[in-house]
Amino acid sequence: MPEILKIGFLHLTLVDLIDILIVSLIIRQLYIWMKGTIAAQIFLGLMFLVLLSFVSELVNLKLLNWLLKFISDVWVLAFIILFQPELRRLLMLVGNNPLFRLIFKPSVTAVIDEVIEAVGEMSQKQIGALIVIPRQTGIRSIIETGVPIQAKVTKELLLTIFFPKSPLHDGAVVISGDRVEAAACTLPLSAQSRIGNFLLGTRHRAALGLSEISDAIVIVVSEETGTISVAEAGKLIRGLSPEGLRKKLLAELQAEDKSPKEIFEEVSQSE
Ligand SMILES: Nc1ncnc2c1ncn2[C@@H]1O[C@H](COP(=O)(O)OP(=O)(O)OP(=O)(O)O)[C@@H](O)[C@H]1O
Repeated sequence: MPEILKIGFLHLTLVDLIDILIVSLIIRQLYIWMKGTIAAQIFLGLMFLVLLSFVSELVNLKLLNWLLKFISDVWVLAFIILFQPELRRLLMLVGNNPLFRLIFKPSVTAVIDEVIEAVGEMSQKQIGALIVIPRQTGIRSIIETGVPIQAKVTKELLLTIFFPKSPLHDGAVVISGDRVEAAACTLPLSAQSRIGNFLLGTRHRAALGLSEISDAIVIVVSEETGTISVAEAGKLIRGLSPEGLRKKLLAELQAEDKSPKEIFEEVSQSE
């Protein structure tokens, strides 16, 4: 590759320039996302160390180079440990990128459509149902109380599970992404036994109970009345229409698609 720039010991080829341009763009974008947050200060410190160690390697300052390498290794590890939840969400965000989603990920709306159709039909036919959509809070211990399913969410699958004669109809279904993770799961019961004049049965108390200890959204269809309710953040919203439920789910689940900057801002606020 022919050299296009030569300054002292620096011999740059076109590939080197493209390389530098790509790395600069990545660093710039990361910095824009983190600007104004504590993560940005740590990131800048890390970049400074990387730059210093690059220069010291170039001019062959062995001891300084060893020291800087050691410090920057520890710094990278500390950065990963400190910002592990945010980095995980950033990676999920990459996965949520429309281009990426087009290739790998089903849209949230496709899953919501299947759920709404099933819930609408169960409401009409007065088939009792309990559907959990977890968000950030892990609910592995709840999933483990049920029967693993690991199948794509479809209206037919949900109707089959909650069909009253099905061995899996008792308990809750947990949905994760576009999969039904498990059925017949046991949820923790809320201590509340009534909301105003409405006496809560165990299905509604179970929905409310999980929403009190996690950020999951729990959909309930009453077997007695066909009423559709949603439990979220310790509150039960009753009497939703399927369309109302769709709007609620879209608002809640699409709001998950935060920008990287918002994720890092959340970190700063929690510090
Ligand atoms: N802890 C629990 N976890 C998951 N599901 C539960 C739990 N407790 C009860 N259920 C489900 O709720 C059903 C009983 O509903 P129950 O009639 O007591 O409640 P409800 O709130 O009045 O509901 P509905 O309006 O459908 O009658 C059980 O058969 C079971 O499927």
